[in-house]
Amino acid sequence: MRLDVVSIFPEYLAALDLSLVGKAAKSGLLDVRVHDLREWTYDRHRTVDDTPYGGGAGMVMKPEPWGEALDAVAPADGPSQPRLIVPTPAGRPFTQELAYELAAEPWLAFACGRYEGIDARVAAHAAERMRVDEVSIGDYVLNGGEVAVLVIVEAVARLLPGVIGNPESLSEESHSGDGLLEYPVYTKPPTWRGHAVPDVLLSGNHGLVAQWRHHESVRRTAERRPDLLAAWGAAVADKDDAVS
Ligand SMILES: N#Cc1c(-c2ccc3ccn(Cc4cccnc4)c3c2)n[nH]c1N
Repeated sequence: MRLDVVSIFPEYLAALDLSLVGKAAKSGLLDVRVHDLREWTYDRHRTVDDTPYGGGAGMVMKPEPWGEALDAVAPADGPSQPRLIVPTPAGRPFTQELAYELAAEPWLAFACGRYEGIDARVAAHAAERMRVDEVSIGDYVLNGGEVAVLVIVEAVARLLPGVIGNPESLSEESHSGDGLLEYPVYTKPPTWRGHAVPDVLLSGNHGLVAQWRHHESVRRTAERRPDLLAAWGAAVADKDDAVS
């Protein structure tokens, strides 16, 4: 998979050289290319923003540098086009389902906005030749898209074959598998600062362990994410109806 990231803070993306994503890049599983948007500015101050039409606070990122950056990263007459991901507070939710979808793409490009966002015509123009997804990583406000790109790239990269050691672990995680939150995990020592590991986990009885883990997943989901529990309950009911 090829990943292109365009930002006015390319150094923010240095984290992509570390850990799991860094290893994937070194092994050739990922081809990560980070670009400085200011490379496509030509004035003395390397200007990337201007005041918003219609008034209002803050500044908006100018379309011209973005248009030239995307032309350079993905030429219109090239053999293929990337799927363009534009993080924004106004985007559709980034979910594990979308992470799996993006993991199947051969080429992703990310546009990291700053200020009050990128001129809307940039996404509209790009959509004339590539698929464009405006996505949000959560209901809170950041100062720019770089952190969101780090989140999205990590969530996607770990799904690529060969990137994580034990792919089986993917199926039991929160937001994957059965849609419940993951059960609590423990390791040695059996007692630590007066806190003991639940006896069932030391029993060697795999059936009882599985039962306890499922119960803990349901308990946690009910406590922390009742919305997910409702969806899980409906899915179980649908499955029961299908087999009855
Ligand atoms: N994904 C995502 C995001 C962002 C986000 C992403 C890109 C940009 C580019 C600029 N800002 C600042 C800004 C602030 C207020 C209004 N509009 C823009 C961004 C915030 N915030 N929260 C998320 N979940």
